[in-house]
Amino acid sequence: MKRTLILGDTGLPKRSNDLLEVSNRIYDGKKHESWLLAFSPDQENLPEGFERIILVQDEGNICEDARYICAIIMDLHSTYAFDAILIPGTWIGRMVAPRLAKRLQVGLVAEINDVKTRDDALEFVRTAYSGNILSGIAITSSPPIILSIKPGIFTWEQKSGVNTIIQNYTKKLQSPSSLTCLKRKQRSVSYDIRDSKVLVSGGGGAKRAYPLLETLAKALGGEVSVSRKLVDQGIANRTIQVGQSGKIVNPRLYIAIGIDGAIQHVEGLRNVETILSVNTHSDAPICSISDVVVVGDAKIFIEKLLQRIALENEGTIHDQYRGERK
Ligand SMILES: Cc1cc2nc3c(=O)[nH]c(=O)nc-3n(C[C@H](O)[C@H](O)[C@H](O)COP(=O)(O)OP(=O)(O)OC[C@H]3O[C@@H](n4cnc5c(N)ncnc54)[C@H](O)[C@@H]3O)c2cc1C
Repeated sequence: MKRTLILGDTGLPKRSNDLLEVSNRIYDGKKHESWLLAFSPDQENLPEGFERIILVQDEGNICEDARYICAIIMDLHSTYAFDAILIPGTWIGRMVAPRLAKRLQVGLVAEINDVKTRDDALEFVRTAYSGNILSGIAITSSPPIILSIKPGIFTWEQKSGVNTIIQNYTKKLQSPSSLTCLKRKQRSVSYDIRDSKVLVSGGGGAKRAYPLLETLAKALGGEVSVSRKLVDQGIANRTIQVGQSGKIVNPRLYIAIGIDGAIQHVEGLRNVETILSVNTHSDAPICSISDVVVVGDAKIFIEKLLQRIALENEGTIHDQYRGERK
């Protein structure tokens, strides 16, 4: 039986099972097992759908040490010989995947966003040349297949219950890392935009209005995200950047304020139900993919909308979007 190991998403553990969809596509209906390597002492909130979860007690921030994670995966692989190892394309995953491929002397297909079958061979699709083309890559090396997967692309839909075996990983490996964690700093952004149902997103044209984005997001029951422009200018934190080098998001409502709509930004929008864009230029690329376009100034738009929300019966506007996804 084919066996896949999936490295858990430490930032958003409940999204770890999205990678089950990749495993299902690789084995295309053939019988296989998917195992999860999770760094969490919280047994109550473990993701579903895995045949086995290997639980590592995260003492001393192991889940943020790529070398340690690699050493654990290598150890598990020497016992269980996985056919595929799937790594989420998070900041830590991006450090783990190439290290692992090097140690196992196999190829790595990084940041895939699709799995296809062509002439009976598997093909992994990823973007190239700053998102301008899609390239299909076939793996010819012997197993395991190692892939890192762009977060937010695949969604797993539970079909039938799976009985999960929980196994504690108790081995104390000698630390392969020369790094020591001296102090842990609290993240300045407490939410993950991949989980947001309403995003108020600011770009280069919303610089002047940036402080108002949060007020609007709160009024609509959502969170703030940004384009890379505001991150590069040091105005916003990289953790809330949408796009190719940021995060892929799938809110029900995405309000793009002063965002031009470069391909690298739009690549971060998946399954968004409604896009509303506000731009001084009606020919900005974002307008052509928007459901509603407001031509005008970012700050004036936000101020007027906030006034309108204040006048509306509380909740009328955002209840429409806050409900659970269908
Ligand atoms: C390898 C690579 C990876 C990248 N990854 C990302 C990524 O992950 N995410 C990302 O966002 N970008 C990414 N970029 C950058 C991307 O190419 C664009 O440069 C960036 O998205 C532009 O941001 P912007 O649209 O906010 O700003 P701008 O290009 O400056 O556009 C500003 C927009 O606001 C409008 N505007 C101006 N003034 C106002 C106003 N007062 N009111 C309303 N509208 C106004 C303008 O008409 C314009 O449409 C990447 C680039 C490369 C090369």
